[in-house]
Amino acid sequence: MAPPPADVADARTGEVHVIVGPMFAGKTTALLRRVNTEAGSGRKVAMIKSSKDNRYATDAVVTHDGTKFPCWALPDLASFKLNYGPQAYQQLDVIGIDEAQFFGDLYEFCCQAADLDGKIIVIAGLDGDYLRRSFGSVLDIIPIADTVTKLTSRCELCGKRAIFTLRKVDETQTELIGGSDVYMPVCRQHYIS
Ligand SMILES: Nc1ncnc2c1ncn2[C@@H]1O[C@H](COP(=O)(O)OP(=O)(O)O)[C@@H](O)[C@H]1O
Ligand SMILES: Cc1cn([C@H]2C[C@H](O)[C@@H](COP(=O)(O)O)O2)c(=O)[nH]c1=O
Repeated sequence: MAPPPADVADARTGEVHVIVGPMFAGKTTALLRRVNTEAGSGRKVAMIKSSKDNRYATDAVVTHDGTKFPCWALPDLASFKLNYGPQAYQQLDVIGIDEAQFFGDLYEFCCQAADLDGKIIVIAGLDGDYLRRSFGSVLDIIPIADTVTKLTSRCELCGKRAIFTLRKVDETQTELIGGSDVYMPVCRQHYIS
């Protein structure tokens, strides 16, 4: 059998991995673990987070318990290639994206980066907002994902498995940056009661 043409043989196959769940479920922790493992295997990695969320740092993804990873804080994903540099982008193997619910162009970026550019994309984000409605474009990327992992936290009121994020303040806008001052993880029973 004839070997495949050189451009096909050289093409890297991209992947999309999605980590969702409520706040405090360990999504960022899992994202950093995955990206650190990839970097440890010699792959070139870059991390992106939304510039909307500057709670702990502007230049790093930070977990709720303080683990950090340097990142690009951007208003959208389309600006990543330009900011990072098109040549440096070509060398990249793995792109981590945190707070994915804040990126309106998530689907377009993943299609381009994984399907056409051969990148491994690892995404962490909220699948639902405080009203349990689909949040941003996170659920739109499930059909193009290789894997989907839904993590849970512990209900702050009873210690059972928490699958939802409860907002503790009266503000009603969908996007409201905050941590344990504004939100808590809860089980179904304590969400509805
Ligand atoms: N109110 C809280 N409820 C649960 N976990 C918390 C809380 N505050 C801090 N944590 C810590 O946050 C860790 C998860 O952090 P992180 O990976 O940033 O979660 P996520 O990205 O899902 O919000 C937990 O393992 C726990 O140690
Ligand atoms: C539920 C909910 C959350 N947010 C914000 C609050 C935080 O800034 C991030 C989530 O961060 P985490 O890494 O998952 O802990 O999203 C929001 O804007 N609206 C919501 O309904």
